[in-house]
Amino acid sequence: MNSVFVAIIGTGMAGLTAARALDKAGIAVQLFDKSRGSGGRMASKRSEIGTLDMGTQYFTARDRNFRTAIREWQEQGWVAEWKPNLYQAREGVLSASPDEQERWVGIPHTSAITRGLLGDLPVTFSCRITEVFHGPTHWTLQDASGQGHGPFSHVIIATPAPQASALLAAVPVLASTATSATMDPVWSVALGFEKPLPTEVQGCFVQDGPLEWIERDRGKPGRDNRLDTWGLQASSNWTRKNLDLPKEAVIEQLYGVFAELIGCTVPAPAFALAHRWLYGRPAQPHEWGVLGNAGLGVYACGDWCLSGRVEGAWLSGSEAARRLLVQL
Ligand SMILES: Cc1cc2nc3c(=O)[nH]c(=O)nc-3n(C[C@H](O)[C@H](O)[C@H](O)COP(=O)(O)OP(=O)(O)OC[C@H]3O[C@@H](n4cnc5c(N)ncnc54)[C@H](O)[C@@H]3O)c2cc1C
Ligand SMILES: NC(=O)c1ccc[n+]([C@@H]2O[C@H](COP(=O)([O-])OP(=O)(O)OC[C@H]3O[C@@H](n4cnc5c(N)ncnc54)[C@H](O)[C@@H]3O)[C@@H](O)[C@H]2O)c1
Repeated sequence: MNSVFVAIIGTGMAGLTAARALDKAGIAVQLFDKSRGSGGRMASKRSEIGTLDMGTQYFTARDRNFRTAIREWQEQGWVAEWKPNLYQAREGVLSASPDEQERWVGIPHTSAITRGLLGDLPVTFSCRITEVFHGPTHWTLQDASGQGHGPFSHVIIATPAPQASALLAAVPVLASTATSATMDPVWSVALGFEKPLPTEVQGCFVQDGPLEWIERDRGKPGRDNRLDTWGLQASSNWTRKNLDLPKEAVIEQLYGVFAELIGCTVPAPAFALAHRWLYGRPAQPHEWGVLGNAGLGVYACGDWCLSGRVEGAWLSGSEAARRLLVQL
């Protein structure tokens, strides 16, 4: 097989960024994702009160090229700047904490960005890849139902590190590096209130305790404000200790912490939802950029190769595509 045909496993920010860059260079790609839709940790969840962002809620940009990409997304109408009234909470004390940091959100939801990036690229959803084989001349993938996919000249694995290490079995050195990148779980809760809570807080960094970040959907550009919806993210420590708690108990406990912290009367929520991210964030940042074996034509990318943020995923996916293209 001489033609270039690249399999990309994962349609989060890293996989989609690699796919877009290769497609732009005229390379044929085929994306796969185990989920029913694209976005990974940037996917938004449909609910009875509308679409909710249970993963990424905003992101920042420090890299020059990433900032250029964001300007393009802004022109496409996928993102807008978010300027929240920021607070912080330390030892239970809430205080205003304004800053000059530029922060971006997807409009009307985070998933607008990854849906926009996916566009009409070829993708197979609900397809969990379980094995990645290298034959004498090409790569073949196998999914959980036993079906084969291929042949492909190259493979880009753009999944969280624990899933990548299993798929990198054909390249043990890369697999063992991916295994060393542990990822922390995160419980995420959405609460919807009939009446707006009497507070100016729109975002709050919590320095200690079970919660880490609190934010209000109201005030974000392009949001549906039927209910006053809040997003709560638990710390990794609290999540690890409460990993198998039933969702109702997670909601009850985090609602209690939120009500105590937010500094106003908080009625019972009209709506509540909890989501557990098993691979929420890398336990620590790395400077790998991408893992790869150019001779074999296999690369692994994702936020865990860099900063553990949307920007890190974008940079890692871009680097995977760049490394692949220079080898052709
Ligand atoms: C609760 C939460 C809040 C966050 N908040 C922020 C924030 O405020 N700002 C910020 O910058 N970042 C934030 N992040 C981090 C950010 O979401 C990630 O850094 C980024 O989305 C990672 O993108 P990725 O492409 O590397 O991985 P992912 O988004 O995880 O994409 C991987 C994809 O691979 C698919 N996949 C996995 N295994 C397989 C398989 N075997 N076969 C097929 N498909 C597979 C998955 O379904 C998924 O779609 C947050 C994350 C969480 C969980
Ligand atoms: N829950 C998850 O799974 C997950 C995963 C990745 C990133 N994140 C979060 O996403 C956010 C993105 O990070 P970033 O570097 O792009 O954004 P950022 O610059 O807004 O925040 C980075 C960190 O700096 C501190 N900080 C920033 N502004 C502050 C202020 N005004 N007052 C007090 N503290 C402030 C906070 O501790 C914050 O976590 C962070 O909050 C990070 O914790 C969450």
